Amino acid sequence: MAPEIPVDVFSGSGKISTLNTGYSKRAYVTFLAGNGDYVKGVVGLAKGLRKAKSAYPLVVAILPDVPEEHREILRSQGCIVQEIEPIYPPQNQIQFAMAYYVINYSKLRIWNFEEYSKMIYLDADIQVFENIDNLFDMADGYFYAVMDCFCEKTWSHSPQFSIGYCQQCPDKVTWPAEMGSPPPLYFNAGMFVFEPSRLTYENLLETLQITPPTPFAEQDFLNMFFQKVYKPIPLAYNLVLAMLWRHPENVELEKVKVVHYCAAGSKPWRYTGKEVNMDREDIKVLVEKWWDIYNDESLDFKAENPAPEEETYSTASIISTMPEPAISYIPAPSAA
Ligand SMILES: O=c1ccn([C@@H]2O[C@H](COP(=O)(O)OP(=O)(O)O)[C@@H](O)[C@H]2O)c(=O)[nH]1
Ligand SMILES: OC[C@H]1O[C@H](O[C@@H]2[C@@H](O)[C@H](O)[C@@H](O)[C@H](O)[C@@H]2O)[C@H](O)[C@@H](O)[C@H]1O
Ligand SMILES: [Mn+2]
Repeated sequence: MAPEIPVDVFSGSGKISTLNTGYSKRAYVTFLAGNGDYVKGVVGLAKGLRKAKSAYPLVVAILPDVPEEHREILRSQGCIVQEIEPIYPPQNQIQFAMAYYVINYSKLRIWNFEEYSKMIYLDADIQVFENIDNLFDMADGYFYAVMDCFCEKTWSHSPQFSIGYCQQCPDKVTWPAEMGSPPPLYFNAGMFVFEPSRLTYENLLETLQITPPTPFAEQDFLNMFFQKVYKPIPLAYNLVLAMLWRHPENVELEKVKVVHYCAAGSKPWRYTGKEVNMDREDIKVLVEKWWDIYNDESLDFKAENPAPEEETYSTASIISTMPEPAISYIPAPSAA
């Protein structure tokens, strides 16, 4: 009796598709807005994840203003391009730490990517130099991210900055009792592990509409929203570059897996070395490491390498090469 081959394992491409093991779907996700050069950041990230042999795809949540040419570049690098609608904060007079932060509220759309059970969000100015797939296995029900630093000028609006307090060194300047309790642990929103959920998504959007915007825009908002379920993860998973000169005692550069090029002047694709701290040797090395990946053509996406002839299956061909069975091959009746 000829071996019955469940015909449904053959995908349209004629290849045997990976059996859906039924594990819940996971993916990395980043955010892209505008027609500028952040698309280079996304290409670099896609290639970095490939080099780190990540088992999961990269979804790119794009605003409608991302041009078709950029969308094509991302698809050609194996990204899953998903257009989202912008989200704006309620009417406000706030002075965002950076004027363009207003577009970052649109990141909140990723909670609506319900086809995924767990995702890791990464800014486009982040590079993954070592595999971090293990983060997907952390317990559900929490929001995981790396603690931020309050020492850069971008924080000059904050009480922390005014008294020289930073959660990275809470004993250096203790929080004065007259200012109430110290601020809760605060994460950098350039990288986080989260679970998409319609309920959370709707809750986020409803809450946003009644929350006065603040200088760090969606980062502040996410810190407020997930305060009770936030769990800090090691700095190795999101090195905010300012840590190198603000808290070098907290950084073990050789253990860093993920680098976040968020310091002023550190975006690799715009790097000139002229801004403050940008002439540091460690910054130059990290920018060069980003370019090594970006320029490495061996890391470009290739549609599944065609298997050698004998391994390329199609329903018709496999039957034609099978020895004449004692009885004729009758495909199993469809279960449908
Ligand atoms: O013109 C822009 C500005 C920002 N971003 C996206 O928004 C994220 C947050 O902005 P940015 O990383 O510049 O903020 P930072 O981490 O430097 O404060 C970026 O990483 C991109 O994913 C974008 O796509 N286009
Ligand atoms: O929209 C607000 C942004 O706020 C954060 O960036 C800041 C923050 O990390 C500060 O602490 C640093 O001082 C600063 O350099 C850096 O740009 C996130 O990285 C980014 O994804 C986004 O949420
Ligand atoms: Mn960033």
